Amino acid sequence: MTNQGKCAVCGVAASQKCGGCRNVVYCGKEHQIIHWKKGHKGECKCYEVATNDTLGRHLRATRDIKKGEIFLREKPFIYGPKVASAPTCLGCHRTLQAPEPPQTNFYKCTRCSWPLCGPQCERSTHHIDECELMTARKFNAKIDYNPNKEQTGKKESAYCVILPLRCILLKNKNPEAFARFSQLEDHLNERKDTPLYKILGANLLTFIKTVMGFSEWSDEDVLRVAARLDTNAFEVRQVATGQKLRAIYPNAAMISHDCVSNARHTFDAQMHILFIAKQKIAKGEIIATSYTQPLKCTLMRRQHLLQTKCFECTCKRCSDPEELSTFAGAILCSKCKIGKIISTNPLDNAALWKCQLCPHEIPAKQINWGNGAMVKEIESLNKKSPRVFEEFLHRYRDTLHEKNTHVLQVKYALTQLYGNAPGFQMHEMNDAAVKRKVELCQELLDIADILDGGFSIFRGNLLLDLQEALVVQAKREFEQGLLTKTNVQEKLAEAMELLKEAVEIMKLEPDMQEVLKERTQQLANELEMD
Ligand SMILES: C[S@@+](CC[C@H](N)C(=O)[O-])C[C@H]1O[C@@H](n2cnc3c(N)ncnc32)[C@H](O)[C@@H]1O
Repeated sequence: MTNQGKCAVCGVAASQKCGGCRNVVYCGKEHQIIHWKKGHKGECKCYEVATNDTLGRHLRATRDIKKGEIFLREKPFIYGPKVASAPTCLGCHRTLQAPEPPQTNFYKCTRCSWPLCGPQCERSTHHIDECELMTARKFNAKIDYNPNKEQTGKKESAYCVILPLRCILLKNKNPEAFARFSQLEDHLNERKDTPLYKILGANLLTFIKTVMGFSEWSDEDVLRVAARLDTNAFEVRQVATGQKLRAIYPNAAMISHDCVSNARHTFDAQMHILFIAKQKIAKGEIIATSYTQPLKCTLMRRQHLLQTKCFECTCKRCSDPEELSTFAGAILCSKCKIGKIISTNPLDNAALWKCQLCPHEIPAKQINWGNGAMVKEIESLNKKSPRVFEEFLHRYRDTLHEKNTHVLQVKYALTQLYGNAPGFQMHEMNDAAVKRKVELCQELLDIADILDGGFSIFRGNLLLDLQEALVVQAKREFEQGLLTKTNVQEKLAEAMELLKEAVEIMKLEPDMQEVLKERTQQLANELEMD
């Protein structure tokens, strides 16, 4: 620990705090650089790993973290294709393109036959060790170009062995890294009897133990590698290619879940994970992200978390039958017509559901079935037609609470459809449709403030949509003589404020930069116009 108030290098009285951890001070830039190189780089963090009975290991803030601040940046420890993946180059991890005639198949590695971009990827550091082993074991991959499959985006399950193999190879290649990987939680006991692990058992065990020759590895240890990946890996969308991969980030893997999270992540072009504070996180507070979707109701979130991450969430939102007054799980009572039916114990997925006003009860099984049916129905809706989404809301207006999860999902879809769907581009929409878009965005922003507030992507998208609709609305109302020039300028300035906030929230999202730039330019032009 360095003396507060004294330069960490020379010990003279100093006040320039390190911007990262704010834990040490320097007399000047030079000594800050020296200290960084001497090892502060490894210890400069604004969080620590803590442990408790509910969460296991988790991260806690060691100083106040500002809203919007990037507080963790980490490079991937190991990565590879997802369990089922479209044909992917194992050297550079790009999705493989259709072969150019006269070729009829993908370029194949001359040694192990896995499809690659070309000869330049054969010696990639990612591929070389697995290639050498597969070649020595005379294994030949059999993934061929199939125009029908590529057109339908069909995934190959053969890729499920690659990332586990890369982890297993670490044991000899880099024992220290393997030891670090082995410290991650796995939940193998909970996973091993699931149908997925039964299939994995058949495929992965045969590949690793028999085909690759790791016969000294026990079945448990091989499956534990897969289980560690399932518990801790992040899905990464590569910025340059859009390709989705799986990667382990050991520090980020310590971040626990909360259904109302104070942090979220994104990735940069070098595949670093960046964690951003969605809200101010006070010193000592648990840093939490969401492993599931905030718009899902408690029953659906808890089932999803149990299935994928093997724990029963008991957070504040999950413990509240009213879901922080949003009633995201509630349905309307068919008996008294005015009460809301909610769970009698949200921490027990099998608990009875009851009307808040009359004695009407519904078993959890039926609520579950209803949720499943709604999800299927929404999936089947024509994604290009706002009308069918509005019809859904109308159809269930007496069944689902106005903030029920399915209603929220459909309303969110409508905010995206109005302004983008064929026949519903902003300039094509009538005034009523523009007004509807404004109202939906405002309603969902209120929900976001409770369930997914601050610097969330959900809020960023809603702010962008809202500002776009407000600009169109203001211009039309001015043209119709409903607004004075001053009024319209005020409205445009209001839209600019929303846009500025969206830009701040989305500034690290590479896909959004063009749209944000365009919108800002457009709105600045409107504001300048007389
Ligand atoms: C990515 S790991 C997080 C680090 C982990 N706690 C550890 O000690 O290695 C995910 C696991 O952490 C635990 N976890 C995270 N958030 C939790 C929560 N809100 N309630 C209970 N367990 C949680 C679960 O066991 C989950 O499968």
